[in-house]
Amino acid sequence: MRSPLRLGTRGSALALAQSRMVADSLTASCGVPVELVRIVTPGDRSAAPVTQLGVGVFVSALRDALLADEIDFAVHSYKDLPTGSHGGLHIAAVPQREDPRDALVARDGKTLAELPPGATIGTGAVRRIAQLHALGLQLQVTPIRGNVDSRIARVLGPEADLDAVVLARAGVARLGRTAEITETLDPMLMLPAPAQGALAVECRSGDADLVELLGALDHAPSRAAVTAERAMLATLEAGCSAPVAAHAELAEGDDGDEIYLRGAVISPDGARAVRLSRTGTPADAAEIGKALAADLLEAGADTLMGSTE
Ligand SMILES: NCc1[nH]cc(CCC(=O)O)c1CC(=O)O
Repeated sequence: MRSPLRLGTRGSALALAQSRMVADSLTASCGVPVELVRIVTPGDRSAAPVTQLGVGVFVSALRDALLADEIDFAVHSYKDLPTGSHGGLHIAAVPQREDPRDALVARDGKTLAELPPGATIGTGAVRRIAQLHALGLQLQVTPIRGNVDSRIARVLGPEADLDAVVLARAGVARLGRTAEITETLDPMLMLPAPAQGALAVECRSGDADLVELLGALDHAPSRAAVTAERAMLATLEAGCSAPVAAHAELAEGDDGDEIYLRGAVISPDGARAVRLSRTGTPADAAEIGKALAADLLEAGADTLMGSTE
């Protein structure tokens, strides 16, 4: 039996929960012992807003540790990964995805429709802010940041200062707090971020034994869905900087599995949006994503950035 595999993880409650889940399923399926190695990232040390630190701050410290052979593998929230591939590293598994939808945590058990005009609603992502504005509910949308627990505390904690927050259902679920969700938002109202709810299990591409071992955790339908959503995002990034949302569903068709990909680009003020969809086979997931991005650009997605009030 090989010595314990070193799984690098951030110290946040969500990162630890995700890393432990993957470690446990690896031990259960392959009998391999795994030890968690805590990696402190510049993002954890800094008080600056994530937007000022740039994309992927939480990811790069883990990747540096992988390339320096300080750890053997890492578990990322897939939606936090930059779209470009990373030299020397390989995503060996996409485990079965959690519910990708966004969730509302509101005071007094309220749903979105039950919040009164003027109610304060907090969320971090420009994608969610834009879609909340697009609903025209006359809510006061407040940008917030921080980890999942501190965002829920803004509504339910002793010093609560907001009526509601919107966050990824998957993060709340992994922290065992689904009971506090007052509504899971329909993707027709709030289309999720590409790859939301999915994990990426990453190791060095040269570590062939480990690539194979970790491959046991891969869930093909989840990988296909994420591949379609991320291909759409990657293609759009070249042509458009407005908020992007995507959601792929797999269904059994007459001729085998079918993928149904929905995509949206929304102006930051929510005043304008382009929403389109495409279908195809899971084997063509990347092509479906690229084609949908081209459709969205064709329909004017690249012009949506300028329309703030
Ligand atoms: N941006 C932070 C982040 N990265 C992954 C998740 C949740 C878990 C997931 O989407 O897999 C969250 C929190 C949130 O968006 O509410």
